[in-house]
Amino acid sequence: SIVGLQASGKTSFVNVIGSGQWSEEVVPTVGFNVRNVRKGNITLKIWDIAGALTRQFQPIRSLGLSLSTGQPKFRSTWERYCSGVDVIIFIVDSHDKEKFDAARFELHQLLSYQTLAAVPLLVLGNKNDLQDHATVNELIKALELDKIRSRAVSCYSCSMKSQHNLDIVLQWLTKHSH
Ligand SMILES: Nc1nc2c(ncn2[C@@H]2O[C@H](COP(=O)(O)OP(=O)(O)OP(=O)(O)O)[C@@H](O)[C@H]2O)c(=O)[nH]1
Ligand SMILES: [Mg+2]
Repeated sequence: SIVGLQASGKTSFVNVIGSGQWSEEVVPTVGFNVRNVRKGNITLKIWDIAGALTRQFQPIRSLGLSLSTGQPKFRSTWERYCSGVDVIIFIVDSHDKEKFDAARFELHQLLSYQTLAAVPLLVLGNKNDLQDHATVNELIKALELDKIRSRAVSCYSCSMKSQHNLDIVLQWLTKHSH
């Protein structure tokens, strides 16, 4: 599952690794899209979630789920799309530093769900083709990635536009897929 704030580049990521298609004009995702991407002998089933869903909380009751799961009364939409996945990819626009606080809040909120305990996390600092983007070390600090325990965490700086580092991202995904 790929999550992250609006316009961080989630759909661009799926487009680029799926078909090598880079475009400046990507429509903001509504809800989510599922796409199967075949790479070598593995097929990645990717859930591309709308960043705009970040703050839409739905009462568990309205989802027809049990209230006795020990979950908070409200459950984030991201969490629903992340439970049961092999890996969570969190994409952040490394050029949009004003949104780092919001990104950190949403990330740690998501990781606090028991249902997602131990799911490996890949953080991508996207848009490194833009000047003054944050480095990996700056992202680790801004997103407090060093405070994350009990799960594999990796962070790469990349660009969907230039396709920089997408090879190591794919290697990471291949390694963590079942
Ligand atoms: N310069 C630059 N622009 C990028 C890059 N990746 C994505 N963009 C642009 O950022 C904008 C948002 O990209 P999307 O892929 O739609 O972002 P998203 O995270 O899917 O957004 P939502 O679906 O609204 O949550 C688009 O205009 C993209 O062209 C990148 O690596 N570099
Ligand atoms: Mg999108």
